[in-house]
Amino acid sequence: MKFTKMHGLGNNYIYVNLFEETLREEELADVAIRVSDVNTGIGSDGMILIAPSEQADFKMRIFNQDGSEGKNCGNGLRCVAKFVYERGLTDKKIFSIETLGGIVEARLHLNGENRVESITVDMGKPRLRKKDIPVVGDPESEMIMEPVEVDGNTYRITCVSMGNPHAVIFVDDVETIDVTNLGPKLEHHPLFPERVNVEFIQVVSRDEIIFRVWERGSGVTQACGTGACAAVVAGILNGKLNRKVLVHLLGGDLEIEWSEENGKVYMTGPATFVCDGIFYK
Ligand SMILES: N[C@@H](CCC[C@H](N)C(=O)O)C(=O)O
Repeated sequence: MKFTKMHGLGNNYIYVNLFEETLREEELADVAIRVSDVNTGIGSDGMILIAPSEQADFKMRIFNQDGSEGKNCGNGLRCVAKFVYERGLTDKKIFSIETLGGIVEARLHLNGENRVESITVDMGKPRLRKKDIPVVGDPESEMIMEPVEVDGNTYRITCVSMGNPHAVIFVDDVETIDVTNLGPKLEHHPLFPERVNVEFIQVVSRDEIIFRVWERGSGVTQACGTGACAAVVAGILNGKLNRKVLVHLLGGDLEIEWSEENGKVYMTGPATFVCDGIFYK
């Protein structure tokens, strides 16, 4: 199977171009697990498929390291956008990408050599109702700073869906949080029937946050694009942030804006090619 490894701020996936390659539906989860293995595979946070779409210019499917299918991936969308343009699948500079979480629009920022330097993705409107995340409880209500107990400690959680589910927790100092211990306990908490991505956020100012993540199905990663969007939305809902925020992730920075005019979230950041290769299935 031909593959390309790419990363968005260190959040790295094995990309398979289904315009050229064929994978059977029943092998997708297994191939995702095997390519992700750092010892016996290639090593990655998961696998992303770039495919034709009937409703948009392209379709992206994301599989986490554990083989589960995610509904959206912010860093993956920027990488897909760079891939389709630089590998000649399109010459459009603005195009749509279908995900399981909805259709988004990517806008390329090119440098003088026609290379994609960064990408802005219109991630659509955040969803806040419990039934849309999903979170157990009154389906029409929102989960804003609700107390949740883990190991005798109480965490105030705000939940946001960016097509995929996020639980955002504001902390005084992210360095003191044991993400590896707390992350999986919240990911598998009975409140979240489809599990959840967990973000720990330190507010530096109304325009700047520090971000750490435990991703559903992949664990600690260097960055999470949908998580950064969810964190900024949660910060604004709780009166902590302005509409445009610089997010410092382990792998670098993203600019996130939640537009007051149209209610959509815009994510801007880079995408990077690592290598091409052949994986022996
Ligand atoms: N890394 C991603 C999100 C990937 C999917 C997520 N783990 C899920 O299961 O929802 C991003 O950049 O958004």
